[in-house]
Amino acid sequence: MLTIGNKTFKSRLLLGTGKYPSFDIQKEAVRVSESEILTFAVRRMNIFEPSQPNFLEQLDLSKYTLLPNTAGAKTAEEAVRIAKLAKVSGLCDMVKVEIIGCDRSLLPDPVETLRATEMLLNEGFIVLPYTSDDVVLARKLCEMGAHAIMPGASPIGSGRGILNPLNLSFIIEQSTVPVIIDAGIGSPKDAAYAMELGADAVLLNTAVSEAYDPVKMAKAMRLSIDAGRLGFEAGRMPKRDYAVASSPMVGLVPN
Ligand SMILES: CC(=O)[C@@H](O)[C@H](O)COP(=O)(O)O
Repeated sequence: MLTIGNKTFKSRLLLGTGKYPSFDIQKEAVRVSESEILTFAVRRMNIFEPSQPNFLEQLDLSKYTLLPNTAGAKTAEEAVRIAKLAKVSGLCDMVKVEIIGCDRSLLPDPVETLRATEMLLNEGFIVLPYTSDDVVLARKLCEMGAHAIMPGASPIGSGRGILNPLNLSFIIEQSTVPVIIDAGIGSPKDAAYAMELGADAVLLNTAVSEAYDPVKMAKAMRLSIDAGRLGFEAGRMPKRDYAVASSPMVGLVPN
């Protein structure tokens, strides 16, 4: 089970809700993913515009935990304002802090992320900051009381997979809260790798929404996350420099 704050989930796949070819495909992809947490950009969702189409209307909201994110914010103050908007709309008291510090790489601003996390924790939110794979920053977010940390695998929407497995494994090793690998996952192999590193969960969007068949890819991601988690729990064999015969040598008939 995955526990974030006071909530517990069976699924370790968090799904983003942007860029799907249609609401119907999105709904089916969400269903087969078996994801229980859906994230969306508050600024891109028409939550206060009843006349505008809205993906949330397509869902049985009793089945999902919504994780609003603060995409579009450039400062801690903007992120807090967006989080409060989501809260007053009654959507959720959980928030993913997403403060972009570089328009080209879409990498997060570490200083503003740290500030926003502190401010939102003081306001009583369940806070999940999206961060770079910086080991020290991740530790500081943890110590501050973030309810989960979300280091990126690679830039958002790049599909380049896990660029720095060593940093991610340091983050995972030292974290006292769930580590959710977020952004840049391109294929089921990347998702399984994240879980084999010991991540608690994976958040992804583009790999599914931009797949040729998003529904099939959503299922593939679910299966790979389950497989990666099982592999992690099972404990992999040691890597060796030299071959070792697979058949036992004991009791071998002499030549
Ligand atoms: C939807 C969301 O929150 C994204 O900002 C997230 O980081 C996913 O990134 P990918 O689209 O690269 O999976």
